[in-house]
Amino acid sequence: MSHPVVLISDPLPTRLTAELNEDFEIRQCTGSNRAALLAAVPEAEALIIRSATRVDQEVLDHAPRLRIIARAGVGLDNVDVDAATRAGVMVVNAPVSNVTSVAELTVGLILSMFRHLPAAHASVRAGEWRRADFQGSELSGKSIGILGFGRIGQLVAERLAPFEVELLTHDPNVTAEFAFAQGVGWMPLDELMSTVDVLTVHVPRTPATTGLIGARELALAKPSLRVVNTSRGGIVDETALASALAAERIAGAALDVFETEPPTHSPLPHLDSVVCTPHIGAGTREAQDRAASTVLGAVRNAFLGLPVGGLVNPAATAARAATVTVS
Ligand SMILES: NC(=O)C1=CN([C@@H]2O[C@H](COP(=O)(O)OP(=O)(O)OC[C@H]3O[C@@H](n4cnc5c(N)ncnc54)[C@H](O)[C@@H]3O)[C@@H](O)[C@H]2O)C=CC1
Ligand SMILES: O=C(O)CCC(=O)C(=O)O
Repeated sequence: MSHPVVLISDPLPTRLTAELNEDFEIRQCTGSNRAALLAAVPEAEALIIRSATRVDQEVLDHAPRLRIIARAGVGLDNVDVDAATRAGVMVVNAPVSNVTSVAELTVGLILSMFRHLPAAHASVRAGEWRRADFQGSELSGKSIGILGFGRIGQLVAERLAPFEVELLTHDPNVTAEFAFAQGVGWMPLDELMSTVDVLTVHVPRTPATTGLIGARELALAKPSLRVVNTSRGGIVDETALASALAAERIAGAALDVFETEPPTHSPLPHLDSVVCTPHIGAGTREAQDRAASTVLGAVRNAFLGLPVGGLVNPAATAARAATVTVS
């Protein structure tokens, strides 16, 4: 009897995916290569992705056998969940798998900006010893604004608290009382923008959050503002950010994510006041192992008819998933 085909379209630890070999036929493709994805997906009954694979109506139209899309990570902005639900395809993610890693990277990026670590490192490597050129600022005493007080935003707050900073947040779905209980003040967005020295962004990318930080919001900022984005490109408008930085209307930015990845045509990586990383927020062994284990478990359970963890569209299950089994 043939095994269900599981298509893996982004890198996952092979020592973990191998655990499915007995009951499933594992196939790989490169999800960022659209033609390769569309060629491989028709036979797939499960599709495991990370952020580089876009799953939209076209992919679903090519995937008549598909029963589950498993996102080995948090963000679902690359999956058309409504279209999947209409097609009866379950969507799962791994919502806690990498949040610690992202929070740790965020703290690292903030310190990197305040102490010019990438430039100082490059300078020593180049044989220089320019101590006076790398005078930085202390984080102690600064105001930190956390845009989005969900899992990652709260972990960032916990990790920054020992630096003796003032912690503030804006999140329409969080009450001032909830934030206050964690030592964090709540403010409307405009007030936050005009108050903080660091704005760190931790919201999902949706139509409502795309361009949330644009020219108008940046115009409210103090000259000391440094913007950190480890959530998704496009939430901070890149054109507005580049123009505020180039005009020295704000002090700096640290970016793990970009509107287009890689950011080949963006001016931002070339500005001295910008620190960049290539979307590595979840790039730790621990986070990758957790994400893979979570979604592989979900795929196995889906085919065994067991409860599926991380399910984001329960309405899909009635249509197809209940009918499938592994041998
Ligand atoms: N750089 C990387 O490798 C990674 C990036 N991420 C990104 O981080 C994002 C956040 O992750 P989590 O904290 O786990 O999500 P979460 O769902 O726990 O928290 C998101 C928070 O944003 C808030 N929010 C929504 N709209 C808002 C608005 N207009 N203004 C202010 N707050 C708003 C929500 O109320 C929620 O509290 C993910 O959606 C993903 O895009 C996640 C993991 C890895
Ligand atoms: O999945 C990835 O490749 C990066 C992680 C991420 O951005 C997420 O989990 O939202």
